[in-house]
Amino acid sequence: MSLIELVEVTFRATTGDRAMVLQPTTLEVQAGEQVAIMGPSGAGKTTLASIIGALQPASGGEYRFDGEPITGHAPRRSARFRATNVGFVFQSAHMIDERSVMENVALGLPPDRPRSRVREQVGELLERVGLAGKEDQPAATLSGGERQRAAVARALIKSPRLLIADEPTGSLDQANGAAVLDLLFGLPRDVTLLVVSHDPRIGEHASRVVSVVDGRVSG
Ligand SMILES: Nc1ncnc2c1ncn2[C@@H]1O[C@H](COP(=O)(O)OP(=O)(O)OP(=O)(O)O)[C@@H](O)[C@H]1O
Repeated sequence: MSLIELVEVTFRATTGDRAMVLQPTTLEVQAGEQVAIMGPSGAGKTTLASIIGALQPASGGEYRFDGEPITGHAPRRSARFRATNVGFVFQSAHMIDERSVMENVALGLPPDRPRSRVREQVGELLERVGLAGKEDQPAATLSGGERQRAAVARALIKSPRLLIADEPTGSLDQANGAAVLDLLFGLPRDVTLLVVSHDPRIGEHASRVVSVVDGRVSG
């Protein structure tokens, strides 16, 4: 069974002319795939990713995650779905500057998860993202590349089944961007990966490229 299954999913603009932002989209993603979502600016990449991440509901069609229907969930149910299953990384790391790196990473844990091993878990994740020993530093002291790697750790702490990264290298220079891509695409395959980008380097890492052009999804 596919982890992600979209059947004729659409998205209409919620303002103005209610134009079709996402044309009917049928897409399956298997667990463990590492998918790059590529296409020009304004094509609908973020819209597609945000429907898959249940950040916003589709206007039509059906979305199933691991066989469970996601379409039509009330906002609180979508929030629970996200908290349990989906880690997010955005263009900006969204760290709370005055809090420690450890506190920032621990914020990724859903409220109902046990906190007994948090320090140990954060330590392990920081090591994995190349930030070992930085637990107690304020996030403000991290460089741009380090902040984004801490954001990856924060997204991973709940052991999500799906990690969605939307333009994760968009604010980084070449070297730091390459390091973040290596980190994401080097993750164990128990995390299914969707990375939105118009950075052509990303196609070299991904196991599959999905293209979005003018709201039409292919691949
Ligand atoms: N809720 C909405 N209401 C109106 N228009 C919307 C809505 N959501 C997205 N759009 C429009 O749909 C188009 C696609 O947006 P989207 O953010 O998905 O593109 P993108 O491919 O991620 O672009 P970029 O690479 O520039 O981030 C844009 O023109 C955007 O303004």
